[in-house]
Amino acid sequence: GPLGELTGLAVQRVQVADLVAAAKFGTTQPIDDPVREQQVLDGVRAKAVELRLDPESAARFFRAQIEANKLVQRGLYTRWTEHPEEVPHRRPDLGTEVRPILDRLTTEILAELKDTEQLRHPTLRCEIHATIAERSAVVHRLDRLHENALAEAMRPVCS
Ligand SMILES: O=C(O)C(=O)C[C@]1(C(=O)O)C=C[C@@H](O)C=C1
Repeated sequence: GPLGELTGLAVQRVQVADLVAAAKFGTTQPIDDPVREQQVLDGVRAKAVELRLDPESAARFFRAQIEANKLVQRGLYTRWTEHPEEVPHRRPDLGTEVRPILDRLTTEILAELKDTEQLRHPTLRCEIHATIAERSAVVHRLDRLHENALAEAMRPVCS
């Protein structure tokens, strides 16, 4: 449906949270990084203006993406603390490896926000398409943690 691509990108973003968690777990780098969040949101507002999207609405959507990302990170920290054998063996580098993936997704998500602008109003039509898109996201075989995070990420889609 019309929100399928946007939802697919939100799925990818909650999946990249696994890499973020793997980069930080067992280091002193905290899950919450307010400076980075501000950078992400400032970048989003600037690119939204270029795309002639409402910057505050775009920032609201990305605040939900960030909250969803942190839900996954916290869930994985709990899982890995209880089951140390599940801790990933390789620690990816946050700055050179993981954040560039998030930055690419930011660009792609903004383009999809623009492409779906006409649909994304607080209407039943939008809610129906959001529900359809979330239900077809099951092909990504998300576990409960990532499914809950996706629901959080998609909450502001029909703004
Ligand atoms: O880049 C990080 O360090 C992340 O944890 C990712 C992310 C995000 O979703 O963009 C989430 C939480 C942090 O507070 C900052 C950014």
